[in-house]
Amino acid sequence: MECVKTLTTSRNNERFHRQEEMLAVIFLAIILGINAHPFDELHQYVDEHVEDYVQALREWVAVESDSSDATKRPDLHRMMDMTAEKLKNMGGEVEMVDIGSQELPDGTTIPLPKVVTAQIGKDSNKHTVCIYGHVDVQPAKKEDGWATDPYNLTDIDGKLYGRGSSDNKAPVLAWMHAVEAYQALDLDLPVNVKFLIEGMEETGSNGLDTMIVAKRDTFFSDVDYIIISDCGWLSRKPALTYGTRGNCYFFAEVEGPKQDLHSGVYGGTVIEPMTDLIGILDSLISPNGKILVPGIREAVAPFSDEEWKMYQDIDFNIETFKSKIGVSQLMYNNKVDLLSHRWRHPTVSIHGIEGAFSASGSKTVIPAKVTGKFSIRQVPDMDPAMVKKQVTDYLNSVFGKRKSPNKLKVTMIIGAKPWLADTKHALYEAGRAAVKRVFQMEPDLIREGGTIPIAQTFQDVTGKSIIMLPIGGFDDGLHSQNEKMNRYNYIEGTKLFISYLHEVAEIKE
Ligand SMILES: NCC(=O)N[C@@H](Cc1c[nH]cn1)C(=O)O
Ligand SMILES: [Zn+2]
Ligand SMILES: [Zn+2]
Repeated sequence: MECVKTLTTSRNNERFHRQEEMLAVIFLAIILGINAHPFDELHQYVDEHVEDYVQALREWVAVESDSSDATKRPDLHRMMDMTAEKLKNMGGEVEMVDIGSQELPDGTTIPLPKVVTAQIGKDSNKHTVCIYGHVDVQPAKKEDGWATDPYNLTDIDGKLYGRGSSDNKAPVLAWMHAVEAYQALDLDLPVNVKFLIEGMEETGSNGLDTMIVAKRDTFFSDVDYIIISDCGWLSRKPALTYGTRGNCYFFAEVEGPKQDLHSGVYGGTVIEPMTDLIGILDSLISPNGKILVPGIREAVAPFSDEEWKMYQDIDFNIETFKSKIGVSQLMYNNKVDLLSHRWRHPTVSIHGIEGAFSASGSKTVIPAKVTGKFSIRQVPDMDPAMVKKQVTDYLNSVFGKRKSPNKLKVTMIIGAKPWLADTKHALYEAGRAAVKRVFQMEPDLIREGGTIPIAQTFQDVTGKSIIMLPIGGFDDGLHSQNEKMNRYNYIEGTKLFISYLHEVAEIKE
């Protein structure tokens, strides 16, 4: 009897252990099932389509979508059509939003390029991300000193040279290719994806603010997060960007005689507009970079110890930076000063003088009317409306002291706000995880000296959090001669976006 009891107990124990084992297996399967994401298949798909991606970029770079040149407006419209077409081919619900027209300096108006919006996926159980980018470019001419035709994408040693290749055509395409990879492999998209692609970013995103306000309760109503990939890494290491500077862009027009004058015949008798203009431009900033407009420096948010430490911890080589841009001396010699003046202090840049003689040769003329163009990159807590007043008042006062009979007119043509994000937000944690998976390293947390004019408006109007997830290289030459996108950044960047979509889906909010 005792023996039968022992046998039954041991059978029960065995059954219990087997059940326990099965439960463990099921539990493990569930865990693996949830976490198993086919990254390998997706990455392999990307690797198999590299040449298609390069060809797509070639076709986009071939379009001279320069938003600053009204004569190129037909190309810009075509670029927006191509963007819409690509999103339609991906099954997107596409809209081309009319954002009105633009007044040119001569008083005529031309239509603004339509903004392309698209929606892919509408599952209310998933997060929805909105990818913002632009497909307009800065001007470029071969004569500016390009080694290759700026509108013919040219591959030299894995570097894809062409205007707009890095800013911002390849990153926009990489996002589209990331979504396409999920679709091609018949994999469920981890999040709903919306696209908002514009064609006026390089000239201050004219018309976009109004459109965002108008679409706050429609297009943006279900958007959880906004992602922007319109900036670059700081070094060879991937980065997540949490701030951009704003930009206030000014025209200072000085008008004198009714027409240009012979400098031999009239020189010494007239007060020259160009002399006045150079004088007032020179009053904006000292040779060592101190902004002289009263009130500007006082408005800059204090630099905290925590921030100082963050900058100190960033891996950044000043000598590499110097050699990349070809200068022997910088404004600052230590890393923290240099990075902070690049990212979180304002600066004045003088860009050009319209009406001045600038061709080769030696024309001896006194220009009758000249317009100086300069901008002030601004930072928290500066405010564009305040900067406009400070600069206008200051230049009028400096000009007044010259007692010149010429006329000065100061206008601010762009007033783009700076943007700053909370790096503790889950979007940044997701960014870290995606970077680690694709690049096996921690990303740098950086700010950007350039401007995404619409970033802060997105944040203010929609109340949604934004992350900037760059894939451009540190030496891409944005806005400059020989702009390029590395094949490596373009392709691994596409994989990063694939991973990021997965990581965002995991955010519990
Ligand atoms: N890639 C972003 C970029 O280059 N943005 C422009 C936007 C701008 C600012 N003022 C006029 N355009 C930039 O110059 O930072
Ligand atoms: Zn850009
Ligand atoms: Zn740009």
